[in-house]
Amino acid sequence: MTTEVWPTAEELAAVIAQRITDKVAEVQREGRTPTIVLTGGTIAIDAYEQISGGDVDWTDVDFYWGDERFVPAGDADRNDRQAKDAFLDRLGVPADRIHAMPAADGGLAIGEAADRYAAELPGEPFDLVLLGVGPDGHIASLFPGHPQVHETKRLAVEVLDSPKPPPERISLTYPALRNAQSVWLIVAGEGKAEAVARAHADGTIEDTPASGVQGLAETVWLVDVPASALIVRR
Ligand SMILES: O=C1O[C@H](COP(=O)(O)O)[C@@H](O)[C@H](O)[C@H]1O
Repeated sequence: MTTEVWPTAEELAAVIAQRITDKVAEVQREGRTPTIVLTGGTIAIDAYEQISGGDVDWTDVDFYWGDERFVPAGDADRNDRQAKDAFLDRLGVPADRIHAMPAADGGLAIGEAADRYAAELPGEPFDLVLLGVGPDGHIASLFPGHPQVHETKRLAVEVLDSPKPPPERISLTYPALRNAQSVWLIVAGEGKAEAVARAHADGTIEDTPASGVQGLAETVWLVDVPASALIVRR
């Protein structure tokens, strides 16, 4: 695990945007179609807005999500809608490359929707999983003290009582999130400092779900100074 600290959230967002572009370029140079799991959250959206294109083919990237709010398609609360608005539409990513989680108005009960999404995931490891971290240490929609952190078989699960609204969500589980070459945890702001510090020290998946995900090749924390403030002092 490595941790890189950037002075401000603005600089961090710019770095994340460039790193995503570089990752896509790297995988495409290998002759493969990149598979990227997107996250929601403040710093992620700021980063997506700064992705400017670069020397890559954005029409040949498969995008998935680590979690989604189970609300109707197009709802402003949905992580897919926010990512589309921030960069996917602007860069011309075709609809068949956007693997959104089912929506609440899609005709499936939430548990069926989670299973349907699990069946849509690629068999090979993802190239990149991006994860925001909540002030409570949650990643995707795996929340402290919630049973989903102990899921070992299903790749996607329903969450009916998220402590952060909206209550109904779908989340990838650890078995899915860990099946990635690169996992990058992206975090900004002093409100996340306690969670970041726990994940770097004695945190468990019970109290700090962010401590429980590692990539097959790398696990990188990209944080700003306020979010990193408690790492070394504990
Ligand atoms: O609800 C969610 O929150 C987290 C973190 O969001 P933030 O605004 O505190 O940065 C995000 O990672 C997750 O995808 C999202 O559904």
